[in-house]
Amino acid sequence: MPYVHDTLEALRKSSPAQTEFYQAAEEVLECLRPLFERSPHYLDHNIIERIVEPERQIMFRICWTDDAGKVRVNKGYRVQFNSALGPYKGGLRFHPSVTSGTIKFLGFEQIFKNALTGLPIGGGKGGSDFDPKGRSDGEIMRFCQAFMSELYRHIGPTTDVPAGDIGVGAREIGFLYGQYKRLTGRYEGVLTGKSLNWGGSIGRKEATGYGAVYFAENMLEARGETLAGKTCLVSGAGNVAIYTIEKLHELGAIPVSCSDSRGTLHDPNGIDLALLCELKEVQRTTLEAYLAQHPEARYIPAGDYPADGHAVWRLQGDVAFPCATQNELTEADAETLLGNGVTCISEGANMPSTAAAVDRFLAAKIAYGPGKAANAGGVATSQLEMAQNSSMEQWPLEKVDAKLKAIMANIHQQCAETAAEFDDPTNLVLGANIAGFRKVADAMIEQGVC
Ligand SMILES: NC(=O)C1=CN([C@@H]2O[C@H](COP(=O)(O)OP(=O)(O)OC[C@H]3O[C@@H](n4cnc5c(N)ncnc54)[C@H](O)[C@@H]3O)[C@@H](O)[C@H]2O)C=CC1
Ligand SMILES: O=C(O)CCC(=O)C(=O)O
Repeated sequence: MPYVHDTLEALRKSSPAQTEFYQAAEEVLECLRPLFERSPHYLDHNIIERIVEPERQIMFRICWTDDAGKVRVNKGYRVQFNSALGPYKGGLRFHPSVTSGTIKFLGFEQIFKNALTGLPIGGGKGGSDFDPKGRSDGEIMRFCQAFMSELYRHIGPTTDVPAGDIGVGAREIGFLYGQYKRLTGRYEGVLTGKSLNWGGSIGRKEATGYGAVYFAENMLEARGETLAGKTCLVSGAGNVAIYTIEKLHELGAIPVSCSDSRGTLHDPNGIDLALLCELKEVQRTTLEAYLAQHPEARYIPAGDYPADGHAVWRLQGDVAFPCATQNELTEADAETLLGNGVTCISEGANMPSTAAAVDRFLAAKIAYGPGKAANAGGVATSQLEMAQNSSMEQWPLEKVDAKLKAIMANIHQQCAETAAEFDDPTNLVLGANIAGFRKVADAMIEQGVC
């Protein structure tokens, strides 16, 4: 199909260094080929070229002062990708690896993820190459204030509502919110993931991890299985990984691993969650410290990982939850997982599997839930936070969790039904991309050329 080929070629030429964005765009556009054959009007409206181009990209300088009095400079980004379905919505990532291409890939994925939730939210993402590791609370606060000093003029509760992502949790959202309030004088739902004390939603911090587990349950249920008793491999040790592990314990599964950028922890008895939270959320230290209380566990430093992949995927398990970062699961990892009998993968992270790894999972016809479907529980609950803010209500946990469960089940159903409609019933990647795209594209057509 020339349109898909031409658009990808144009992207490759116009954004040669944005390899992650290209990877995300290629997956979506390749999945759309059968849709364009059946519904060529999407091509007549040139949705394909319009949807890969962000509506707006903001890049800015962030100057702040460290504890030693030295002035530091970082780059800041906000990509407002697509507002056909609602205000731009998506997190902020603070990590030294962040480039404009990283934020563009995340913003692009967010369009389809947000569409799948069925809620009125468009796609956006932002962040900075700032490295929070080893910084004091004072430095984090000054950085967040400097970041918001530019961002505040581009966001608002009905225009663009950022939230957290890697390196941005409750502490950072608090500092960002304080600065927004100071600059605008407005107390409004401009950020989500806020503290429960002042406008946050019960259940938001747990939502991405819980949602990824609910999605795994939905996939397994469709195959007549459950999570109970299954050994689960989890990567990451941040917000998404921690609440994935918590929900797995609750459902009688055995989460046996977690990881950070320095190493992987394997505890065959099941990860001690209280200790993990103490190490990562309070002490903010390495996973190796876990061994002092659990000598039966094993720590694999990143320097000892296999050259072609990640130690966490070489462990024995039944179900895998990649919850750290993009492209953390390679083709060789996928082969190992399949060889070890893994039958279900639910992605808590965004695009954690390389394109070749995804191809392996699809060819094996295992239950594979791509990030844009499986981790949509976080942004969905953010929208529930927006709804509570605008009605000045606070809903109980039971209400939020029931809605989250229903949203995840609905996303699974849409993906499965769309995959079946396009004659590839186990391919939830195809289902997610077509189902998400159709909603956004239909809205774009109805709203005219704008
Ligand atoms: N927080 C949220 O609500 C949502 C997060 N996600 C995705 O989930 C993933 C994890 O995000 P969070 O848990 O929120 O972040 P976090 O900052 O709380 O934790 C990230 C974890 O991943 C590890 N990590 C980060 N970069 C790494 C690298 N290059 N190599 C190895 N490990 C690395 C960190 O050490 C940390 O343990 C990301 O892909 C994020 O985009 C997706 C949907 C919503
Ligand atoms: O809660 C949100 O608005 C965004 C969450 C997020 O960044 C994501 O879904 O990747």
